[in-house]
Amino acid sequence: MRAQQALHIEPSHEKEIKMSKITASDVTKVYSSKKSQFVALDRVSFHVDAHEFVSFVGPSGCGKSSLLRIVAGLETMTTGSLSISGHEIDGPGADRGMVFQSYTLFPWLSVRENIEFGLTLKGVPIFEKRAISDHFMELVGLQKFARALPKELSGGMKQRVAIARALANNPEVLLMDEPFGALDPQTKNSMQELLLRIWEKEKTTVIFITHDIEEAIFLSQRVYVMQAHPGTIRKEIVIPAGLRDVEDVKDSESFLKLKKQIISLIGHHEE
Ligand SMILES: Nc1ncnc2c1ncn2[C@@H]1O[C@H](COP(=O)(O)OP(=O)(O)OP(=O)(O)O)[C@@H](O)[C@H]1O
Repeated sequence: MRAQQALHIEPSHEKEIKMSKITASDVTKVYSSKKSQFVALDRVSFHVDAHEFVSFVGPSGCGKSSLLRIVAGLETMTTGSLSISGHEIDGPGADRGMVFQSYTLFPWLSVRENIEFGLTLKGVPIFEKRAISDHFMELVGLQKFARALPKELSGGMKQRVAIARALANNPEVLLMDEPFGALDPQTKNSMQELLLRIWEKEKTTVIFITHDIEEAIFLSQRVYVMQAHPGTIRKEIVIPAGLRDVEDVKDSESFLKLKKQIISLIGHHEE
């Protein structure tokens, strides 16, 4: 059987949109120590529909990472409920792929081996793994670096490998925690464009954490604006479809208006 047949990698326009959906109701997170208790998240409710790109933006300490770690199953919530496609989240799972700000590649593995890592763990046959890693290396433009080690790559390239690795496992949802936070502005811009192209092609559902308001507006269909002490959702902002269809979108009137609105919701002007 040919690799392509075994894999069922279909042209993107024919790929079925998954009906994955995240629903969070009154999620509260209290960090407790012997001496004190700290409410990091206070009754946070939100939803993410299949194929949606949703960002959470807010000041440092508003609980963005805590929330994402709870969705990832890496952290438990204190009270509340959280489900993916109707199933309660009770730990990490292959249905969620993660990309963090810090580069989390295995330094001793090549680009290809990093991308194939989860597939290797699952015992996916080699020809199938190769076809999957070829597909995702091409998607992120790293075909020529298949054998390179992470130390030979720039920050942007490392994050492209991390995205490819997360997607290679075919997750229902991609969870991204400030993935471009450590990149220089130019690389950050090109990574944002790349991520949008991938999102449109792969029909991925994305939850994206950032403190960069422009980034959230540029990438998302909806933005949840959070506030701190305790971490709550202040407002949900729907980004109009077609916002990006103009040249120099980040300087457009509609874009700047949204940016101003979010800055005033957050209540400070440091972004
Ligand atoms: N393991 C922990 N134990 C105690 N407090 C914690 C723990 N993790 C996070 N916190 C606290 O919870 C609050 C929310 O932290 P979190 O990292 O989720 O916020 P954030 O919005 O992602 O911040 P940043 O943008 O600075 O990364 C912070 O005040 C933080 O100090």
